[in-house]
Amino acid sequence: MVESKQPVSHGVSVRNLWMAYADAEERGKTRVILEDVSLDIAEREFVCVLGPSGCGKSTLLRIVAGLEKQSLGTVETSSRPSVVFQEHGVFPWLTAAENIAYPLRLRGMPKAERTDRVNELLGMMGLKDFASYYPGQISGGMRQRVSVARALADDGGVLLMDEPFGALDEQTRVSLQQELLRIWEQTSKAVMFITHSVDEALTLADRVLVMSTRPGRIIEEIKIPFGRPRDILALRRDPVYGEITSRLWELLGKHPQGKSAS
Ligand SMILES: Nc1ncnc2c1ncn2[C@@H]1O[C@H](COP(=O)(O)OP(=O)(O)OP(=O)(O)O)[C@@H](O)[C@H]1O
Repeated sequence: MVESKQPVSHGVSVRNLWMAYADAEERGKTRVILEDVSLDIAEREFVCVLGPSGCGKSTLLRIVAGLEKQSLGTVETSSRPSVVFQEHGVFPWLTAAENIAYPLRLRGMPKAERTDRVNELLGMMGLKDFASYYPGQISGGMRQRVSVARALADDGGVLLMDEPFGALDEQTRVSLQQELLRIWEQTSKAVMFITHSVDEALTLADRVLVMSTRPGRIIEEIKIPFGRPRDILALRRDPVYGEITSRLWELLGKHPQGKSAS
């Protein structure tokens, strides 16, 4: 085993990462989930990891987050990453404002400063009127807003997101993507965003890393040439958008066992 967490001056650096689990069907055997994965994410860079279901995207994210230990390889991050999951990412016993304040309290930020920062984030995420609501009293889209706001409140330079908008309806998803980009553009965070949606990857990313089915490997890296801020409608009319979409589908199509990307 190689030591997992070491600081890099910025962003994320993964080198020759392998992950194997004990095989549930054959005792004594292991199953390789991630095979020799290497990637870098620079400060201010937004990288989407795109791949079919079960290819190991979440496993990769959990390892980078320090929530799981890899079998082999190294992971370095410039700071302790903040993580947004698809669901269950907020504390149900805390209000929206208290959830967002949580990382600030952990950091020991004084109360007055904390209140200002929380109010600012509530405003940015359109949650001002819901500050004192508990997660059970607000919609799924609003809960994800709280989860994203909490991750953004964390001052660290690395943000990891595991299909954070996957469970939302299309309209809410598109609006949260736009809000995330707007806020992220004002920070210098390195973002690793897991998705199985081609459109989502093209809307958000500076670079897309495409993974194969199990064992998950990075089979292609595609730079997304669109500037920022991005206008979703203009983007979809751009012939280059169509070309990259076809290329990504082609890559995903080589792996028919995966669930279809959208
Ligand atoms: N703790 C574990 N023990 C054994 N196998 C595991 C464990 N965690 C994940 N796996 C297996 O690793 C593989 C990859 O799972 P993972 O959740 O990383 O895929 P994914 O690409 O994120 O899938 P999805 O897009 O469906 O969320 C799956 O076959 C899963 O069953």
